[in-house]
Amino acid sequence: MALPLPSTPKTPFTTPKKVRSMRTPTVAENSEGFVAPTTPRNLATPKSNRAANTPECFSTVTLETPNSALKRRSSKEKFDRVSNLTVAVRIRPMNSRELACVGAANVVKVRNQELVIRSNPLGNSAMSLDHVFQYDHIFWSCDESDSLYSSQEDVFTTVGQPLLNSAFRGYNACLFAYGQTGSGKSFSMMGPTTCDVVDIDSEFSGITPRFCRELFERVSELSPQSSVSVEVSYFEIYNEKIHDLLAISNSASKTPLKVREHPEWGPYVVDLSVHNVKSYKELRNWLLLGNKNRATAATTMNEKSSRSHSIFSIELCLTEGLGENDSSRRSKVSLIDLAGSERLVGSHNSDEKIRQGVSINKSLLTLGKVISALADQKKNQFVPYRDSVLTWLLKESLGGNSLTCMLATITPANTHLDETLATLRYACQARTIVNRARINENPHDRLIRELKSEVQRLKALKQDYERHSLLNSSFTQANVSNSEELDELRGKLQQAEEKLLSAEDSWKQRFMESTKLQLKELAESEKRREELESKVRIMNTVDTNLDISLYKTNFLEKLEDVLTDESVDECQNLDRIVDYCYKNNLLCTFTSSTVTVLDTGRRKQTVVLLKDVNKVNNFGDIGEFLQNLTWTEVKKDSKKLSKSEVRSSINQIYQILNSLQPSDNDNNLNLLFAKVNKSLQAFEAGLLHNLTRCNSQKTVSFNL
Ligand SMILES: Nc1ncnc2c1ncn2[C@@H]1O[C@H](COP(=O)(O)OP(=O)(O)OP(=O)(O)O)[C@@H](O)[C@H]1O
Repeated sequence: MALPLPSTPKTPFTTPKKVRSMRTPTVAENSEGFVAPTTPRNLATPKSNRAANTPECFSTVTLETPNSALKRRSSKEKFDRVSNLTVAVRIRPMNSRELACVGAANVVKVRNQELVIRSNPLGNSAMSLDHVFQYDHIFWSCDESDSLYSSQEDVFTTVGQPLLNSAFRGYNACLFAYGQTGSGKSFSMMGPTTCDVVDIDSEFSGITPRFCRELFERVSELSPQSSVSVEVSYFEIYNEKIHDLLAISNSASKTPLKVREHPEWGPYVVDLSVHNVKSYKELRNWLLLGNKNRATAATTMNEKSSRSHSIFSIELCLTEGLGENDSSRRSKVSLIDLAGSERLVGSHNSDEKIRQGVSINKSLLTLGKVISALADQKKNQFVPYRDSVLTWLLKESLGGNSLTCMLATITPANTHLDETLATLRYACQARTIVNRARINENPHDRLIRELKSEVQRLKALKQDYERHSLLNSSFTQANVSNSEELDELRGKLQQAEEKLLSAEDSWKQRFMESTKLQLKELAESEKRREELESKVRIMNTVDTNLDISLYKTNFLEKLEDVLTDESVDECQNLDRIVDYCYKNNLLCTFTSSTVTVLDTGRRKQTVVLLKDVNKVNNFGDIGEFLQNLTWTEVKKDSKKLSKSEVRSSINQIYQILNSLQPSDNDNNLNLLFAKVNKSLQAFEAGLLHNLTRCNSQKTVSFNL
């Protein structure tokens, strides 16, 4: 369980700092010179006492200065909470591979409120260096038997629960795990993996399932009048492409998605599937599906798991009770498992990496640049959020409207010392980022909440003056001479009343402005809805009218109908007509009810009903019967087409269909439909010709 936070130290910290160890081992020290941590779990470093000094040993690490962080809070009024990124570090146990290395040693220890890394650059133990780092929380998870061991539950209670509390109050929240491959990010965020299945149900389940479980526990405790909506989405970013892990259709899960930015709500993934969930059971199913999709994709591409970022998001909309003080709040929580950070080390020797043909994770590199830019205290420093998909999507979580926590994961093994130091420096830098979070609520609700508190304040002020005034009036009766003081009090009371009145006016004005703003937003969203509806209409038209495969299927079905129609077979005289036509160089086609005979030489045709054909008795002359029918001129457009002409018509149709864009407006579509129709007519004429020519063998072959 989490221990109480240590009291605020008096001396400023230096993070990290270099200490040349004098090697005076204590009794409890082990063979590597390291003692078991004696510091309480979940150590907290009070932010107001953070390091002000630039570290001596790592010139590349820029540390925050608390004063400048305070300076950046000048626009406090607009924000409900201005706070630094919370940074926690978790140390996992050494694995069998690390233990099997020659000279394997644990180089991490926790001392007081600090994380100490002992490096031995020259291989001389007497010359070892202690690198000291400080964070908001340190989780020692190396040895379960250790009394200071931090379990999955401890980690969730310390870093997950505060974010859940914040989400219920209407703040956006974000928790991301950062660290080298195999350092325990997925274990901490989701749970252990056995045979490609992530365990989200046992005591080892990670922050995400615990967060979701507790979210619904809290929802069940809300008053019956409350209304709650929970929506989840889950996607991964691999090679700068976004894939929906909860897409229901197969094609949707394969299509990479795009990022757009909403002026108010910030960046979002377009067309990402979002699922409304009513219980933890439902949510759990989505989580399992997403994890399964991620695992499946990972096995098809070996390295993928360590190089993709997965983002699980929960959107919570909450209206508690129906009382007049209740308002609606909305919050978005992102729980992120980042790619293995050792790729980032490549940033220092990127040429070499490129030479080796290793593609460096752009999102992770940009994350480094974004953190550096945010940590840099210079004003108007450009922050390259848009340089990568991940940082663009994390824009609000890094320096924006969100309460954010970074969980850095490390291994204590000396074999990974460089990676571990890189992670810790990175985490140190992230600690300097200041976020400005707002309660996400309806502007009307916010205004009403603010106004009510202002009214309370002014009422209290007025009452205060009235009380004073009363006291003074009784005093005045006794001391009439003190009229000057009485006048002064009356003046103050009048001023308070005037202030109250003018405040009321300004509230009314603000209320009007807010209403206007809302109406404007409503109109904009209505316009957007119409645009979307029109797009959907066009897409539907494209689906029903222009799907060539559908057309082909219909067409072939019709063709088959004609060739296999049972009623055609039932017509006894049909074979005699076909025979007659064949011998006399006439063309004939038939449907289930009619026969059309075409005399191409005379350009004339006749149509006869099958039931009439059947009236001709077995001995009647079929030729005479046909010649006695009414023959009409053949229309010009039923001209014969060669096979290549037919093919060319088909090609035209394909080309037209391929040129279609979802953004085509109705006029464009009509034009394209007209072209398609024309080509189809030509195609039909050709088909008619070919069908007629071949029907004596009852086969039609078309090379579509
Ligand atoms: N705190 C811990 N306690 C016990 N085992 C752990 C702990 N953290 C990680 N492990 C184990 O270490 C191994 C690697 O952990 P995990 O898969 O979480 O690493 P990762 O950082 O997510 O790696 P990748 O970047 O490749 O996805 C797993 O077998 C996991 O069970």
